[in-house]
Amino acid sequence: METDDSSMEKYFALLKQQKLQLKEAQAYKGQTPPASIKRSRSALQQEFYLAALGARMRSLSHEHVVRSCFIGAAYPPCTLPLSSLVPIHLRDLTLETQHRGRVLILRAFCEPNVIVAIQNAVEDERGDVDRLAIYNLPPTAEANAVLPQGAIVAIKEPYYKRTADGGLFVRVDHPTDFVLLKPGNSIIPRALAPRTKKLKQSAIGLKEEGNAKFKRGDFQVAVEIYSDALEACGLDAGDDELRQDLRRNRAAANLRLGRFELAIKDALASMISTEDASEAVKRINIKALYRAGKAAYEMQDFAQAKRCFGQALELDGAHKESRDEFFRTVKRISEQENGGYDFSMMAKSATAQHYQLDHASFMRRVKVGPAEGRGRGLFATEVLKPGDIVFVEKAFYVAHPDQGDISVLLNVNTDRVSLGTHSLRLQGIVEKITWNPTLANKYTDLFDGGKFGNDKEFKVVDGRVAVDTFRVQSIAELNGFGCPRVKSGDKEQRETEKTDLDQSTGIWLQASYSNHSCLPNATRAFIGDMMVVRAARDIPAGGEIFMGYGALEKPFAERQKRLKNSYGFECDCDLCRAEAKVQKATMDKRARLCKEIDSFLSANEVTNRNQFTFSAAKKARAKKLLGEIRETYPKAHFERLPRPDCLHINFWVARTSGGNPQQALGKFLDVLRDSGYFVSIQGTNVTIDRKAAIGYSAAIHAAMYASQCLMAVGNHGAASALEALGREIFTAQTGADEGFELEFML
Ligand SMILES: C[S@@+](CC[C@H](N)C(=O)[O-])C[C@H]1O[C@@H](n2cnc3c(N)ncnc32)[C@H](O)[C@@H]1O
Repeated sequence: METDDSSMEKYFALLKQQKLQLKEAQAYKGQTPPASIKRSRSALQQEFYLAALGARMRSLSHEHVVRSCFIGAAYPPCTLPLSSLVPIHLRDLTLETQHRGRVLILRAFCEPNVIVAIQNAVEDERGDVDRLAIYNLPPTAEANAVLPQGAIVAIKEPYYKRTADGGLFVRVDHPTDFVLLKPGNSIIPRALAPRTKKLKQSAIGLKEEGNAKFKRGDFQVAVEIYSDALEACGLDAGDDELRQDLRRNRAAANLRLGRFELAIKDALASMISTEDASEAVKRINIKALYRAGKAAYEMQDFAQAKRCFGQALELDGAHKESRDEFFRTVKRISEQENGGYDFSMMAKSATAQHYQLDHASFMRRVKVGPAEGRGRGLFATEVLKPGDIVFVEKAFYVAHPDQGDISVLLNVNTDRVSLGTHSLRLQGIVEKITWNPTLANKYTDLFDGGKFGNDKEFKVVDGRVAVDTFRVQSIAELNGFGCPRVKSGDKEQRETEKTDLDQSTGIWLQASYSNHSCLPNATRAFIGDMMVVRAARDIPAGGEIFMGYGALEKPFAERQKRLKNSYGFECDCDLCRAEAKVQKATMDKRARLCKEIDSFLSANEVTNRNQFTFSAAKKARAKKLLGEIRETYPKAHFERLPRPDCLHINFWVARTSGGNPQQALGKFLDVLRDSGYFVSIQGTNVTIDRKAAIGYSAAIHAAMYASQCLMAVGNHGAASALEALGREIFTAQTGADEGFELEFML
């Protein structure tokens, strides 16, 4: 589903090298490291001082760094509460081992740095020192908030490793294995506890402090302070009210942090019994319901959102915010049920600044079911015609290249190299599901490659979902989609998105259940973060929905290799089956011709101005190439199948040939045939067989030229059918027919 750059040999070499190092390192599994590779306190101080200096220099030069991130051998996250773990010390750690049931308590003693992970030098109660690296934190996490100098932290079930620079570190891959401890926590050994004891603050004082943090936008700290305040509340009657205030305020902070499920829980728990119907109580309850409604809306749980806003309106029908949200929610529910989108407006509303669109998913026409030999698949619940909406889905998560450092992810578990926004996507998903168990379980239901056992549910431990980041990454690799920054077909964007590094990547949960075919019966396009999937041909009720996982334009052997390497299966669609029957010598000939055609086309670009100016020799050469490449698609196997490698040279020949409209029409219909659209015209009657069609851009142009030829011979009925075909393919590629007139009709 994503585009992998084939010129990534150097990264695969790096992966190979890392795997070798991993193998070497694993030879030391279970051993204590030799003293010679342990770094002293002063060596670590110097190392972190220099790293901080380097980071400052880089930030001054605004240098854009591509980092490589190695995902090592998988191990599970800790699923035990902190209080049940037995302490361990740095000197007792053994290499390449996850210390199950144990916890390390450490104090950071340098300025932290960020190189893929947030790192710091740490000491334990025995005075031993080492390095700590925490991976997969959200892209917005600041080193100084996560692991500042002086921070005391608990590492649950620590994993100890040798590093490529010849040293050692405690490596945390699952962020929930890392706990920043509050001063006064009884788990902190005396030797690490700060000398000055903080005076116990009152719940009221803490509430005010939390409110001040909230106002400053420091929501994470506000949540922590409200939680402390809740712990500090007493048993007096007055404290009940305070508790409700604190939960309502914490709901507001959690809402800002994207911790929607916690926000809903707090907001609803802060409601005051409606027996007390005073005006003040009403206001408070409206506030709580409003917050719960907003959080439910963000989770796309529109039924719950509607209930919350509805209840707020029952308390005060004139409450404007609840009213606005209620009607907004009703619109979403209507989209969810009827798919009544205005795609043109949707396309106009998506911009680089505003790409998270306010729309609901429409999934009524599909359902997940068993797909023989392919695990699960998506199936149509009703008859679909070409161009019909199959489903429209809002993204679960999208990472854009301008949201942080882009990187090369080298995954030893899946043998996969991913370029660009993949590590941002991993971090973002981990953060999202850590705080939203329902969303976590929806995500983990996706296909993970089968290497993580059958226990699909993540556990909630110490208030967070214990997220297995290795599994999250494996799921993301198998189910992620590459997508444009703003919308499909955006010309400006096509200019800037030259490589995978410039591409956004995301997860669409329901779309992830669709299996692949090189002759997909559904096409996808993106408008902002909405995926719009349309039928490419007739699909019966109960028919499986197939999408193309990228690489459709690649030659057969390369396509198969990519599908095997990236997704672990061999495609057996009609096109692949036909290709498999072609003799090797013919395939070799095709590969050679493709190269010749590519260089001919790039040296002889056709425009509207020069299309009739090419020499007879050039035209003859193009015709010869076309004839030869056609021969590599034996009629016996490709009679009713597309001939993708003929398409571009055929289009060149059709555009440059001239001749009368009837002759030109035949040529453009032949281009459509290479794209898998078999068009027959009887008078004004047009029939189009799309059973094996692939909606390439050249097919839109060919349909529009064919339409013009038909207009020229006065066959208006057939002309409009061809124009409708051009519009259909354009709409499938871009999600909406917005812009079609501008590009093709004016
Ligand atoms: C995005 S998931 C699709 C949903 C998946 N079938 C499931 O059960 O959740 C991708 C995985 O589906 C399977 N798959 C997809 N298309 C296939 C095909 N044409 N033939 C066989 N397996 C396929 C492969 O295992 C692939 O890694």
